[in-house]
Amino acid sequence: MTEHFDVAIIGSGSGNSIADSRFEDKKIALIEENSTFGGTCLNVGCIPTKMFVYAAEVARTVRDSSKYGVDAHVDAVRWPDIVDRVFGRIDPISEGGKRYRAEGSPNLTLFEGHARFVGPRTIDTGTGTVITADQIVVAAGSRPTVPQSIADSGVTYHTNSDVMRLRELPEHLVILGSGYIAAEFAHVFSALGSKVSIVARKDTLLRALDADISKRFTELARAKWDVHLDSGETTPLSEGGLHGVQLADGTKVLGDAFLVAVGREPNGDRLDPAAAGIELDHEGRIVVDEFGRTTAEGVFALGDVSSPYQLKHVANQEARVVQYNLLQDAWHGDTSTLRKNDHRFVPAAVFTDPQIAEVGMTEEHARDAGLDITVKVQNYGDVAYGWAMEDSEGLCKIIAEKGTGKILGAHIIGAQAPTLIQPLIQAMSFGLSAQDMARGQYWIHPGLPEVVENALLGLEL
Ligand SMILES: Cc1cc2nc3c(=O)[nH]c(=O)nc-3n(C[C@H](O)[C@H](O)[C@H](O)COP(=O)(O)OP(=O)(O)OC[C@H]3O[C@@H](n4cnc5c(N)ncnc54)[C@H](O)[C@@H]3O)c2cc1C
Repeated sequence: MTEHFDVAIIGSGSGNSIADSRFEDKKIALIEENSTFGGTCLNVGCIPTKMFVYAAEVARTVRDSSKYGVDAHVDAVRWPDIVDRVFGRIDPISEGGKRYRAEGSPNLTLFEGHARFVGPRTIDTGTGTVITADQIVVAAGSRPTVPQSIADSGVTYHTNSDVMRLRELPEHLVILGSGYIAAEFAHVFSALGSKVSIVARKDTLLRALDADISKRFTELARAKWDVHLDSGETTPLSEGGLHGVQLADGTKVLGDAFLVAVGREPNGDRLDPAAAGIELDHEGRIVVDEFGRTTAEGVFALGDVSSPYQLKHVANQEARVVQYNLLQDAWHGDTSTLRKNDHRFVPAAVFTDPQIAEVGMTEEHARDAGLDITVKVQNYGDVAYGWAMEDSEGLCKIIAEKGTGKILGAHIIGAQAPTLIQPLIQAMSFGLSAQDMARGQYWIHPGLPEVVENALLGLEL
């Protein structure tokens, strides 16, 4: 059977937000292959992880309380109750979203199958129906990378897709990987009571971040977790009911649970994109222009399937751009009527311990770009609220252009980092200089944002 639509959307994550009231007069197809509706962020990504992180923060705060003269004790961690709290909130949202799309959206048909292109603007929905559409949005996201050696090994492993649904808290979790997903799960499981081992191929964790931040984080991680850096080639291993890896030097790192968190790869390759003339780049991402258009006329892409950022706030912003452009004459009209993606100041946060946030250039990137820069590192421990918190770990690093005071990058590790960075994102987005930002407004005293104020004031412009 073949059916024609005005717009077809592949993926119910960020793609699901596109068909709003502006599309009521359009005939829409939404194709989702996963029985769980709503995509990565809602079901196995940002939202559940942060709900676990919050529980972990509570446990950690209680454990740390004696340094403030308060003796408290974590009596028990009821892991099954934590899991139930998280998914008791999330699963109904996912199910409700699916019900709304299946039954409550008269102009939308939900196809529950695996989509793949079989020709220009033609999709086999995997449900027995082939559809054609005037315009198509590919919002098919990404999946956890699992090295073939692990997939083929027979070793029991988890990814972010299932580790949050374990029925019991592992005694010892081995994590392969050193990016933000590894760092967040290390914090969650460790604070809730598991022993955590991390196996990292390189000499620092969170290597993509500014060197001062990744170095500080690696030092702190080594003090509380069993961290194996420079692992060399690892071999998956199961022994005595335990799972993990053997390092190049022969060391066995095994636990009762093994999490693979070595990255995520875009799902474009699973869509037969060539059949529709959609190009992928050398890393497997769908190639898009600034308007979100792919190389195939009528086909847009957004989010993890095309974006190197792999962040939900980027996918959301790109979805808004594509949503707008779908309603213009995006393929033959004047492109000045179209909206563009703006990736100039994309922030990122890692909800580990301590929290981390960044926006803009690292110091290394700024120097490599030949910019004349000034850098200030301000410790939390040197502002009043940092004293209140007994904080000897946190720091805020700001990189600005000498002379103009243009803020080029900001990097924070410490409590509330994702909140503290927000005014810096604003300043950079709206072109405020370091001087304007520091002295053009009040800073509440003695709030933690004084760490940002002092970093700005400390820049030698
Ligand atoms: C553990 C974890 C924590 C994260 N934390 C954060 C965070 O704190 N902040 C942040 O900004 N980002 C975070 N992210 C990243 C964020 O989840 C993603 O960037 C975001 O969900 C991408 O949205 P998307 O719409 O591109 O893809 P998705 O939400 O993945 O949606 C894609 C959908 O397409 C479906 N699909 C794929 N292929 C097909 C096909 N062929 N046919 C039919 N359906 C298909 C998939 O089943 C999926 O439902 C996290 C990710 C993970 C894994």
